[in-house]
Amino acid sequence: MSFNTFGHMFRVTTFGESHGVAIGCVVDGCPPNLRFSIEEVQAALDRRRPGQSRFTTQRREPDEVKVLSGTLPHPEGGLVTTGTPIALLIENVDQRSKDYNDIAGAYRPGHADFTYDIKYGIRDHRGGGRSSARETATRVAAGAIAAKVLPGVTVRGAVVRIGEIEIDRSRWDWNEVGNNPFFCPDPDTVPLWEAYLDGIRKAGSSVGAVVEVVAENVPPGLGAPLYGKLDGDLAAALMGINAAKGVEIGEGFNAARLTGEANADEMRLGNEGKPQFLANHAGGLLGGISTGAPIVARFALKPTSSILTPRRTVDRTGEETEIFTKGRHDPCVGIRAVPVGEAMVWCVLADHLLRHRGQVGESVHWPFQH
Ligand SMILES: C=C(O[C@@H]1CC(C(=O)O)=C[C@@H](OP(=O)(O)O)[C@H]1O)C(=O)O
Repeated sequence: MSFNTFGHMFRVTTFGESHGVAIGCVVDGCPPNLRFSIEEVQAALDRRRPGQSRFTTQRREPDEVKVLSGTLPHPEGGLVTTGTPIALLIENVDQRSKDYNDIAGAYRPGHADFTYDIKYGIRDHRGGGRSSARETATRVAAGAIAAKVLPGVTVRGAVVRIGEIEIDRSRWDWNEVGNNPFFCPDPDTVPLWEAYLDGIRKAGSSVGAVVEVVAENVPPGLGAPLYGKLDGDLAAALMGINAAKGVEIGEGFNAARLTGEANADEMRLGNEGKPQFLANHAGGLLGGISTGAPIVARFALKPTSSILTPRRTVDRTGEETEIFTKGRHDPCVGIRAVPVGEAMVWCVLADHLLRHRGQVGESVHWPFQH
């Protein structure tokens, strides 16, 4: 059995394998009368698309999206949602499955090959099947629709670490993120990553990364404690991205090193008489509920497990052997995970906004009324 749907009110079901005919998703529960354009969905997909620099896979996929259902043409242009399931389809056009013939019967160390085999007794070895990063394109398409549920909200991501090299946060500039092939917010780190990743790439190796996603202008009050906490759902969504191995919110694991004083986000009354936080160690979430401060989430991605260096492994017949992977692989799959992380955050926020609307009475109960 497998599970391919996430969300409660805003639900996304994805399908497809890296080397199958197509990948896609069905977005169900999207409210009616939201306007969007195919170009907007395509623009989101284009940020994740493979083959755009020497630092990502050289597989050539146009990732051209088709909207099959759930919309009507809007009289003033673009599309409008009808409240019925929105099916989005992306064809696979550049599969090279023979690259995987040699590893069909053995397990890439660090890859899901082994667990898919022990769970299902059968696996699509071509490009990793459904455990491939290719599946993440469908999430990006869904995220572009989810964004329409949240007007006024901004969700932006950046790579903050590649392997041993971390950015200098004092130089963080969101405008730089689109100016380099790494989604890097620190211009001075770009040449360091270039040289570092060229070395990794030429060695046929790979390296991990950390991606940070920041959501601003998120309405306070989203999240459904105790088992529908917003941070819990964000963590599950980000951890559900193929290759993700860790998630943290706000200070995250660093909170364990702080004192209560250092971690306290002190409060004052803001301009409109509403409470305002003087810091954001909490990453915009307290008790699993959004505070209105920016939501800050980070997730770590492992190094791509398909590498050219031979590794010791076992095969399906129970023999010990060695394995290396041909094919066109990302030296750092974390780079293209930025739009994917953003999309997952959009989907979770859309889901929680719709869930919050189910609450009777005032949507937020401000403690102070001036
Ligand atoms: C095609 C994409 O990424 C792929 C992710 C991937 C993997 O094993 O994760 C392996 C490579 O593909 P192939 O199976 O053809 O060797 C990447 O190109 C994509 O993200 O669109």
